[in-house]
Amino acid sequence: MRVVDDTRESRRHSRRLSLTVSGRELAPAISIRRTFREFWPDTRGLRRLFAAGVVFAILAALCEVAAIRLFGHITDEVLATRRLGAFWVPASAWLGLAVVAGVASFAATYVTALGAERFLLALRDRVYAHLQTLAPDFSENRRLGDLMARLTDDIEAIEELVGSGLVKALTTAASVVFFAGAAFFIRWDLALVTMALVPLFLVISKVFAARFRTAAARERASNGAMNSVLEEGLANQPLVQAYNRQPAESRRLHGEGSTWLRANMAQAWLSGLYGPAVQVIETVCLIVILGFGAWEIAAGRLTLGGLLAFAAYLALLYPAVQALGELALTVSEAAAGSDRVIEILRARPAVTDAADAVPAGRSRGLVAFDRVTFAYPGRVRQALREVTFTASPGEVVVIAGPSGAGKSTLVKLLLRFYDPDAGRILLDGADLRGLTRESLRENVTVLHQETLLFSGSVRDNIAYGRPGASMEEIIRASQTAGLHDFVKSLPQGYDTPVGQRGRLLSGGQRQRVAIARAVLRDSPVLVLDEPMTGLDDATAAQVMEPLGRLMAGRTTLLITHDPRHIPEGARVVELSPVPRSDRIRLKRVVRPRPLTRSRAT
Ligand SMILES: Nc1ncnc2c1ncn2[C@@H]1O[C@H](COP(=O)(O)OP(=O)(O)OP(=O)(O)O)[C@@H](O)[C@H]1O
Repeated sequence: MRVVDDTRESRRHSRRLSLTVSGRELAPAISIRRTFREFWPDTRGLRRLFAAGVVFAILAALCEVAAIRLFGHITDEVLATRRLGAFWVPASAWLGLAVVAGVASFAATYVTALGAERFLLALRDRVYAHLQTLAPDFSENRRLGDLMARLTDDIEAIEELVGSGLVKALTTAASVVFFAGAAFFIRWDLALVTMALVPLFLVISKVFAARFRTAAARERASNGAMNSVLEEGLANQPLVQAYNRQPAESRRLHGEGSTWLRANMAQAWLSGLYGPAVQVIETVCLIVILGFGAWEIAAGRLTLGGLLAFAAYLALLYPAVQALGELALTVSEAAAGSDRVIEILRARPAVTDAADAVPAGRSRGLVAFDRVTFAYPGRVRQALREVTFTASPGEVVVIAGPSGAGKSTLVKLLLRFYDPDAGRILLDGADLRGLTRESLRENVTVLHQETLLFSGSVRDNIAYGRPGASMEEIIRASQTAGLHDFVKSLPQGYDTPVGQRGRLLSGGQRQRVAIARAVLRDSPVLVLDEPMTGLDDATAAQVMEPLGRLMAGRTTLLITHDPRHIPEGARVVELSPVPRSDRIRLKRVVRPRPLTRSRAT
């Protein structure tokens, strides 16, 4: 009896194949208790479903027990005695039991799957929502494949322990008790003899489980390696073709593919062997039962129907015992998975809203950095030291400086992904630490160095700046960004898909979509992080004009190290990298000084 359908297992398997499994870092095993303590609360609201799953599955098992009993009865009272008249009542009862068992089994599968899927949905939402509260650096410092595995496979592994896994364990244990009890009821001495063979099943599943695990790990690792070769080769196709490296790349893929083939064959060898090995043991058990049974029948202690029913109980009992043995695998997977998910849930955001934080409202756009010093968590070297400058409403301030001087870090602090270790940042004279992060970020729009687009349409990507914006507003923003004429020439206009990460658009077009998005967002403070990166001079000149319209009337921090893109009359704040030898003095308290303009280290 299975209460969890195979499709979920195969789905999980195929998802594993599609992930770079070499990215799954090993986690130390943790106790089942810790997994339950952390994730049992997530079953709130679903426990009734799981309990119903257990009840229905037990009902189905009881029906099976009774049906086998009827089968024995028919053998003794109808087949052995050749009295056809005695057939109809037990046969009808058997049919009735089969219907009840079928309905109960369906209900058990359905409600358990419903509980399991809802659990997955809720837990995935919870972990993802938590991930969104962490600074982007948390995800950027980790391998994407590994994080995805945590949000998919690991969460499923946890569900298979605390949700459907628990249902399976309880119903399998109940089935073992029922089938063994029924066998004992027929002939306790025969049952004792055959029970002695049960450990054989446990031993064989243990021996195979260890080998299966090693083979599966090899298969996943080689699959990960093959996926990386594919991913790299496809992503770098222009380079591969321009350098005539196609044969070398094909050879690389073939090499990894061959390793994968060998790993799969090792798994096939084990699966192929496992079935017959179990079958041999089952045959041994059956022969033992028949031998003892014949002796008992000869002695008049057992009927033929009793012997057949006995054999049928054992035929159901052994797979149930095996399934109990295999549960150990589920437990170890869930323990490892839960450790990795707990690691995400335990990560605290570097910054949270203060209890008395107030909304910023719409600011005038007065931004001030006051002796701001900062080092990334866990780093001894400071990224910024005592940076002081002011940007007045509507003013353009150029943040210049060599690579590594801390220009992007400054933006992260302005958005409050982190707080300064010393000094303060002010918006309209209010310390950012006293404002809610959401309201602060409403006031600041960043145009990132790499234009970030989603795979929706042009309209979706512009409207991302202000969900709910009308089509007229989108078109107006698009006109300001100098994008409208181009969009009109597209086959589906504003509904044209931009491709993954906007790859169907040119660099300049992507940049204009981002400008239109920023125009629509209409925030008083604008940060342009190297807005001309990757654009040739002609395209940069074309983008400059709509950028100018976007900057008009807003406080703009323009990050650039290209003097050609510094607007005339703009004030320049030059950052210089903090020397490597200088050690950080963490959390040094700096008494605020009166602000001086245009001063920075
Ligand atoms: N997430 C991070 N964790 C730890 N250190 C970081 C992180 N991001 C940046 N740094 C370090 O902080 C310093 C400043 O980096 P930042 O990216 O702000 O420089 P930048 O001036 O923007 O450089 P570029 O012009 O090359 O983009 C560098 O030494 C960098 O190595």
